[in-house]
Amino acid sequence: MSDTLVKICGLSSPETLLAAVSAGADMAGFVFFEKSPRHIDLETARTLGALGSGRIRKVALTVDATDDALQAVIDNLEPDLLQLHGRETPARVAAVKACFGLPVIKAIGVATAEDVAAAQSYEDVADILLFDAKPAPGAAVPGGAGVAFDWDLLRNISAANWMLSGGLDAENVREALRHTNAPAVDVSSGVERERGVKDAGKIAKFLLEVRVFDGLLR
Ligand SMILES: O=C(O)c1ccccc1N[C@@H]1O[C@H](COP(=O)(O)O)[C@@H](O)[C@H]1O
Repeated sequence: MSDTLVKICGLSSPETLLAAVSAGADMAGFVFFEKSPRHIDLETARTLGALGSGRIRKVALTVDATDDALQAVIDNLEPDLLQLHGRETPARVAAVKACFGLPVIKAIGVATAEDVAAAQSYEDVADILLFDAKPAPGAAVPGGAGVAFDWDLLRNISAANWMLSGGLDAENVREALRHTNAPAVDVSSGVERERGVKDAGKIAKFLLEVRVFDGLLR
């Protein structure tokens, strides 16, 4: 079994991007959603994109973005993957893939078994399914809230490529991996010292816990 793939999401400074690289993260996520405390503008995207190139796989996270907005993000960040974290339909995911030629991670909000079952309609169009806690109705930001969901709901997922997210941190990630056997994890709030501010020490600790799990159980 190969090592758990780790994505650190919501990076917004050179220091914390390099902390993720040094800690051995596989993917770095950058948020393009103005209501998020982790939102970065296109100029910052260009700087961080250049810094991350060749060091880590870059993921551009957007929420129901238009083609024009996606193109601007791609031109500046030069991501390796797109993460669609809104209400994009399977048809929209397929259209984004066809238009931009990049692999797509589709976030699925989970609160019930029906939410997990509904994810099957994305299996043929998304490259990776990302299971996250379903945002509260009317939430201004549909993710990055540090909220976990019932991991038991993932018992029967059929997708081959998927990631677990939602409320993960260094304290619970080994338990989450034991419980779900997820091939990949994604974390944002759990490696922050305050909302929107990443912490290099917490990033390193998170990676250490995952690699201990890999060494013991994978
Ligand atoms: O991080 C954000 O601000 C964000 C904004 C809009 C959509 C998704 C966002 N983050 C993603 O949410 C999950 C869970 O994050 P957390 O660890 O529970 O804080 C993760 O996939 C982030 O990529």
